[in-house]
Amino acid sequence: MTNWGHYLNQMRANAPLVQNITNYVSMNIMANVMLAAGASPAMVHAEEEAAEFASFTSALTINIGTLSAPWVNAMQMAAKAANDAGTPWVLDPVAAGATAFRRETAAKLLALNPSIIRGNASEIMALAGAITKGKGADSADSVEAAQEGAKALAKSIGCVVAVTGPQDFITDGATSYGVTNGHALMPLVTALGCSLTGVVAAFAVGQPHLEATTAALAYYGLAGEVAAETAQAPGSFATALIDALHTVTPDILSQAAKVELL
Ligand SMILES: Nc1ncnc2c1ncn2[C@@H]1O[C@H](COP(=O)(O)OP(=O)(O)O)[C@@H](O)[C@H]1O
Ligand SMILES: Cc1ncsc1CCOP(=O)(O)O
Ligand SMILES: [Mg+2]
Repeated sequence: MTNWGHYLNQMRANAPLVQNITNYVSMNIMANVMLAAGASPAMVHAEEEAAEFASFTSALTINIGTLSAPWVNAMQMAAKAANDAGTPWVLDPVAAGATAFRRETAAKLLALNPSIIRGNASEIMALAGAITKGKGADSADSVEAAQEGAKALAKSIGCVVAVTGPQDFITDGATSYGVTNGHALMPLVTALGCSLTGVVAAFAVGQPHLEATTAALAYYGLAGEVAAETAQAPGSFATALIDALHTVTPDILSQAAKVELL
């Protein structure tokens, strides 16, 4: 049995600095989620400094949720700097299939070899070449429908792909895991997917990316389950989730992770 709590323990021991080029909607909750988990987030997106920061951060996330041309430039420069430094970077392809601008930007970022891609089913299907617009930032497709595309995408880029939803699917194209931790209130709070992407990046520092991503998703879903014990509606659930991310221990994660090797 895999000791999934080990990856939470490692992340907290490192408390890694993670640079996030992320959308305006997510900035505050993502930073709070990452601090509660045990990482050190910094939202740094300006063209003038994004690449410089990426040269010394421990991990980088790039999220296309609220795009504009200068941001796309900063994203590409930061991804290149992370690659030059051997630093893992995680792509969050928010609404990747929705518009030509998003499809073109996603293609530019895929060409820069993300270490990990974390998105909902419609987003991963769009990156894999399917014609799906999703429903804005939300998914219009099932996780099952995205699995073959996720595997093909992981193989073609040489990265780990995580598809999230009612159950999660994580693959490097050869080995795949399923995670069933989670709660139905999670998609009712905005930017919880974006925030998860930051947690994935923090877990990936110095760890094998497939297992670290799987552990991060189990941890996050488990925190959702714990939060739902005290909060039954979206507003209080957001607060309870941040609390649960702080209180879940590596031992609790090892005991309660619902992970299956597929
Ligand atoms: N219906 C659901 N039941 C349980 N967990 C869910 C559900 N929908 C999403 N999640 C969880 O919410 C988190 C964010 O995933 P998701 O909603 O797919 O991302 P996004 O916000 O980017 O679309 C993940 O941990 C996922 O497992
Ligand atoms: C609603 C919205 N619109 C543009 S970005 C964004 C946040 C999306 O966050 P998430 O994908 O985590 O739900
Ligand atoms: Mg999202």
